[in-house]
Amino acid sequence: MAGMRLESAAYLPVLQPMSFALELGQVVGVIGPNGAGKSTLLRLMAGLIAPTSGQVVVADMPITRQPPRWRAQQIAYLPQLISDDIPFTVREFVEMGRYSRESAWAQGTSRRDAVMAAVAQMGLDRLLDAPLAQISGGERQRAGIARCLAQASPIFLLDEPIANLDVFYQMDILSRLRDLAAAGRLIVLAIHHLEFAMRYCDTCIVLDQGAIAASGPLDKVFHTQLMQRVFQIDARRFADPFTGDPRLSVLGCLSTNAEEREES
Ligand SMILES: Nc1ncnc2c1ncn2[C@@H]1O[C@H](COP(=O)(O)OP(=O)(O)OP(=O)(O)O)[C@@H](O)[C@H]1O
Repeated sequence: MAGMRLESAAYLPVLQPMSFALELGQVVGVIGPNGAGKSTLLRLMAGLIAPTSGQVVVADMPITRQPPRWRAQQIAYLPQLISDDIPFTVREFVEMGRYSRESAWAQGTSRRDAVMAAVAQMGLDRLLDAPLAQISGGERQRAGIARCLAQASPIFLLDEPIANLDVFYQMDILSRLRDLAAAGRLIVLAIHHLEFAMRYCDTCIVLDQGAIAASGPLDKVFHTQLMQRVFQIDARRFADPFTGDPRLSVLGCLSTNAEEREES
């Protein structure tokens, strides 16, 4: 299987037609201001919404014509928010990731092993039998990532996977996602943290008002003019004094207030 491609795929009026191909074995960041269309793009790529024109192709198949089970075998999707009124424990929720691979009633060791490994990687062992309603927002988010890990699909589409996490888990999870990419998976994540996007992604897609403003390697994306135009921030790249790696310093906002930013 050779990753995923969009062929003039649009979801009007939110997303303009866009085409790109993403190979397995990389971490791709989707960045852009609030309302730019990041979540909509991920939902389109996951086959949760159908394009109004064009198509999303995985393994040479247009995904909206495939059954949900096939899509789940190809793609693990993490939504932006996991509701706190889902009446399941962490274990039951993570087990759902296995349903595309085995019957919901199967009780084999492969399911138990996959669930336990995923839960351990997310540091949730002690919360295994806790109801999702009684754990914190960050713990629930880690449970959602554990479910994706248990699902073991070659493509992960993650909508702001680090949004509610403390800095340890932000870096821990981004490192694990890098390891998954190194092992041959395609990881696509929406992310607001530009510094971490630059640090952990191989390439980025920059969305602005439902269209791709830039995409490709990090030096093509994280440059001062694009940051000004898309985010209305004054951002400069610099070499980390400790490691020498490229970093981003956000010096300030260009718009004096949010209303001005909305109008521009
Ligand atoms: N179901 C929908 N119908 C119509 N418009 C929608 C729908 N869902 C989202 N939108 C609009 O589409 C635009 C993009 O929304 P989306 O949630 O994809 O943005 P985003 O980049 O993920 O934003 P954020 O960073 O705030 O999460 C927004 O203007 C939003 O109001």
